[in-house]
Amino acid sequence: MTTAKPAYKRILLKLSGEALMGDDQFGINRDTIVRMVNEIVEVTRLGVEVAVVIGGGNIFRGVAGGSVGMDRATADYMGMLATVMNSLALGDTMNKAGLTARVMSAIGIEQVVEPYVRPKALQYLEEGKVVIFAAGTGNPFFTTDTAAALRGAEIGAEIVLKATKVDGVYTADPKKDPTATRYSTISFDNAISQNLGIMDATAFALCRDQKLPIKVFSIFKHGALKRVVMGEDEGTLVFA
Ligand SMILES: Nc1ncnc2c1ncn2[C@@H]1O[C@H](COP(=O)(O)OP(=O)(O)OP(=O)(O)O)[C@@H](O)[C@H]1O
Ligand SMILES: O=c1ccn([C@@H]2O[C@H](COP(=O)(O)O)[C@@H](O)[C@H]2O)c(=O)[nH]1
Repeated sequence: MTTAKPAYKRILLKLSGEALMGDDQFGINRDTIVRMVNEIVEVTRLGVEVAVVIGGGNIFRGVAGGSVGMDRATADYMGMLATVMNSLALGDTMNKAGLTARVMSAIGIEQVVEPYVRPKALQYLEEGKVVIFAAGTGNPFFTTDTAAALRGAEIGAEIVLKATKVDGVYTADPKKDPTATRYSTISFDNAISQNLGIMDATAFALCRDQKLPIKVFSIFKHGALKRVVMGEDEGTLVFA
């Protein structure tokens, strides 16, 4: 009897911050974060090395601050701090679920989390620890999708998995256009030229240049992460 093997040895998982709210209006819903972590536990049991970037949309986005008159860079630093909070909550939930998580921050806040040091992150992954990259890229005017692309390339991940609120990339935002249809695959060039809002163009361009594929799938669909990791048909593949 042959046992199916995972399609990837090392993945960069981008978790939606906004999805963390669950049915709440704001913040971190306990049942939701536990559910997300349980899905991650399943793929670590397959021997897959997992690095995570989590967004901050459940707490704060720089564009929101900017739109009400705040200095945009200051608002973006607040957004980055929001991702640190989500990362701490995620790490804590992972540790309670039996994983060993390490949170590394792109901005210096050593009393709270250790700084991002690439060789250290690689060492943790090789040791089977889950590494959570907090504070995005450490720079304003970027997003955590771009941080996922950047860290994914740096750690030699074979794929970036964007676990989000929709089940793939559509011809238009499916939350606004009910006639939108889902792609099973799409090239980076097409995604960029059609200005598809599922991810920002910087993240797409970085992954395209590094030949790092992206899989977009629903974080709300039970077992979807494992199916993606096993190479099964799920979500949308964005390829170079
Ligand atoms: N062409 C498209 N296909 C699919 N979704 C799209 C498209 N255009 C826009 N979207 C929207 O993009 C959203 C996902 O991206 P977004 O960056 O807002 O969320 P996230 O990454 O899940 O959250 P966070 O930034 O908090 O981590 C979807 O919920 C969907 O409504
Ligand atoms: O590299 C980065 C990453 C993020 N930010 C700010 O944080 C928020 C939250 O991230 P999302 O990707 O939107 O979930 C984002 O809106 C930015 O304000 C950043 O400045 N740099």
